[in-house]
Amino acid sequence: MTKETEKYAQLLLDIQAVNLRPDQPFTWTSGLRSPIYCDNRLVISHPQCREEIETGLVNLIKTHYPDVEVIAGTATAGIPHAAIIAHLLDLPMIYVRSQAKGHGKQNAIEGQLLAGQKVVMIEDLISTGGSVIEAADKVAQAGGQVLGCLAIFNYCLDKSRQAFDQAGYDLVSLTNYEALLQLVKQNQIFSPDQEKILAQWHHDPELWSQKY
Ligand SMILES: O=P(O)(O)OC[C@H]1O[C@H](OP(=O)(O)OP(=O)(O)O)[C@H](O)[C@@H]1O
Ligand SMILES: O=C(O)c1cc(=O)[nH]c(=O)[nH]1
Repeated sequence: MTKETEKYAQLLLDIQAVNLRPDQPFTWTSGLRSPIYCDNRLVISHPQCREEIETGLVNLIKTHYPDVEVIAGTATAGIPHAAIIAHLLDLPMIYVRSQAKGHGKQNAIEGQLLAGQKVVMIEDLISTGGSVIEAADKVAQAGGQVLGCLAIFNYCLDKSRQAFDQAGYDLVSLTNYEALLQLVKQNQIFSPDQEKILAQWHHDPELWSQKY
């Protein structure tokens, strides 16, 4: 855990984005069942937290992807962050739908993407990585050059590591599960039993999921 990852994990705790419900697990978009759910959609409702997060994301882009030409939001939760970042960097923005529209222009990508443009994907959170990888694939198929993916929070599951390795996309995040867990322990936010459940879950989320 670094000072930076700790700072952003604390911000998510401060706005109560982190929910723990071991007795009534959450169902994730991947279908996995989980005792934890981090609702980063709340960030947009808290101006001070929002400003710190968007500034952090902009700084990561300047460090890791200085050549970026287009900021791409992943629908839906990545879109507001992509919009703010694109505005702060004075860059074009696009967003990628999880499914192409069934009417109108039937677009999967909204906004203008020119062939060869260098794109950074913005996602609010990485669980399995499936959503942002699928969106990045759509951008690549449309002729964009994906420099990498940027997220606020990453659970750092083996499954997502393997998925990013296989897809060949770079991934950078502001904060992650390790930093969050460290703060939770330090501040005794959850009970020892709850911490144990989290440890079991993170060790093998698929096995944990099958049991519930
Ligand atoms: O890494 P993954 O396994 O793909 O999971 C993470 C994705 O799940 C959530 O989106 P959700 O599907 O709930 O839709 P939303 O963005 O429209 O809220 C989240 O915002 C990420 O996009
Ligand atoms: O995988 C998901 O669907 C997911 C997990 C999580 O913690 N937060 C979220 O918004 N989505």
